[in-house]
Amino acid sequence: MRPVGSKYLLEQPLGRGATGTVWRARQRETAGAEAAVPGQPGETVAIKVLKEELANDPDIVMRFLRERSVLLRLTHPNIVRTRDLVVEGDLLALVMDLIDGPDLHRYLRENGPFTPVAAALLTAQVADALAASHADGVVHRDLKPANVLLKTDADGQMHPMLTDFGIARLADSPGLTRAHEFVGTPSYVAPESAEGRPQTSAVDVYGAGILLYELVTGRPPFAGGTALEVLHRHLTEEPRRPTTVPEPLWTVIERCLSKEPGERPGAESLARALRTVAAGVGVHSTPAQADAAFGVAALLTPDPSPAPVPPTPGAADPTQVLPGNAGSFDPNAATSMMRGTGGPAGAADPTSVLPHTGAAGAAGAADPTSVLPHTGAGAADPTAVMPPVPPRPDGSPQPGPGDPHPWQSQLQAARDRNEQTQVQYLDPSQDPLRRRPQRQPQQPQQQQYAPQQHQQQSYQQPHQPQPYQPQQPPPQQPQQPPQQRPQPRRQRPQPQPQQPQQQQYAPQPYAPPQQPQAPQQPQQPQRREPRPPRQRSANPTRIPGLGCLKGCLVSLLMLVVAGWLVWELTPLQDWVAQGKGYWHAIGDGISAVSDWISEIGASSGSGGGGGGGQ
Ligand SMILES: Nc1ncnc2c1ncn2[C@@H]1O[C@H](COP(=O)(O)OP(=O)(O)OP(=O)(O)O)[C@@H](O)[C@H]1O
Repeated sequence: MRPVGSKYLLEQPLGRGATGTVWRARQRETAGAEAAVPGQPGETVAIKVLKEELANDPDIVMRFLRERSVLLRLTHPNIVRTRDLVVEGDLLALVMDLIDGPDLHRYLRENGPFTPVAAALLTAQVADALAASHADGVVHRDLKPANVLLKTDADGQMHPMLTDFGIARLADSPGLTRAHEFVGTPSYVAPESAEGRPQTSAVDVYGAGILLYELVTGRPPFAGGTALEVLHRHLTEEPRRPTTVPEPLWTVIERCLSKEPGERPGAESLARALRTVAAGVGVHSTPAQADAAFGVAALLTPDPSPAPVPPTPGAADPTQVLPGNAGSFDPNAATSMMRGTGGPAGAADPTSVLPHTGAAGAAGAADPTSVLPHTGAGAADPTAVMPPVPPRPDGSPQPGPGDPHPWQSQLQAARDRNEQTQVQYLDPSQDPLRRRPQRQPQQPQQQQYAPQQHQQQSYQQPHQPQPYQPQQPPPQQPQQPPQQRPQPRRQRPQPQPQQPQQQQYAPQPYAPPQQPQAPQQPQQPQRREPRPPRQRSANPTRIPGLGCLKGCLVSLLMLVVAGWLVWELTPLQDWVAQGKGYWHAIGDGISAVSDWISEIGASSGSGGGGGGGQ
């Protein structure tokens, strides 16, 4: 157990964030008069021990002491009370009330989303805490589920307790820039913070909107992908209403997430609106309550005098780097933070830190509001989520205020690449998805072409054996290698009018591959190659005269059958039994037939004469 000052004893770590580690601790003796809460010996508290790099920075220590009064006076039923601040040697610690409950991030992960009513009521209490702190001129700037602890009171009710107030104010000290770090949490950063614009208490309302969205859906609206992508979505994307969110609640979320800070409600009106919504969307709501909920937009009034985030002396001006930023630079901007930009930005990201890449230290102070690395020497660049921009080889200056910023250019390049992928024309004869490659009997002449063809042609060759015969090269063949060569990745697709077969396919990029193409493409049959003759036998060995032998056998079989029929169906058997010769039997047969005919004639003549006599 490690002592903190003379009054506290660290017992067990509760968790670790980007700015420090929180410990369960015990009070050894009553704190002095400088503490907001003296406490009693034996009492359990929570102590956040700030990271050594913060504690070693004189700027931060000074700020820590200056903020003491602000931190210690913040008292509200939904704010974790800061009881004491300890500065001792290389140790900087905040002594807080211990909250015996999970934080909201963990709770969400373990229990899933809240119902709309519960989410609205919980966020209303968070908004109460924000309203109180804003009234006191304190902006949290790092509102996220991990900073909301859930305290269960005696009657089993859960209350959200907002913590980490003031940490943002410490973290965005110019001292941090010396540590080559920025602060921010991508999924919860307000657009103005990400852009380095001036910030007010409206950033907390934006954070409350994200939190509310996450409570009802289980995830923040702009999450997934890299930190850069998440930030870009905050700036450009409108959130979509999930089907599970009732319309009045969505009205509130949408207003909180306005890109324009002035259109967001004040924290106080937000709390009121959320309670109205909770009353009106529940199963026991009266018609009047439901009507009030549907009219919630009228309650969402902006804060007439939002608390400004005070500037930090010595910070750089991001407006020098970010085009269109005419306002004054506020170095106290966001507290957010990510570790690097390569990995996906998760909702649970701690208040992490982006490494600086430019010579920010030389500038004296960078923009702590920035979630992005610096791009140039000297000026802090809040837009730089992208890797640093190296000095130009030709020595030309870095982009000026009117130029697109490097990360914008890189985004555009990424878009271009995607665009190219989407519209790239592809000759169906080369499309491996449309035509499966077949094994081809050895065609020595193809080998002459193989080294010259692009890999895609390996799918084409089996289906077009003839064009590769050296004696008869197809007329279009010389044109194909240029179009089949891999295009440079950043190059936009070029129209190729001299290749009619590509144009044919351009209007039908989404045609199902199995659809017959011939009717729409009259030239297609010309390109189709004759199929190899089918082999009826699995044994391809040919026996000379085998066809003739087969004919003989069939004829023989027919003769046998015919003989058998004659034997069975004619009096031949009798004749043979009587020992008659062939001609004799024929003569007998003829005489038998003539007798039979004359008999018939006689009987018909006598019958007719008898009739005439009567
Ligand atoms: N007063 C407290 N009582 C009990 N537990 C606490 C208290 N304050 C913080 N914790 C716990 O300590 C853990 C770390 O807190 P911390 O504020 O350092 O983390 P974080 O908010 O995730 O990170 P950061 O704020 O640096 O981005 C949290 O998971 C939280 O549950």
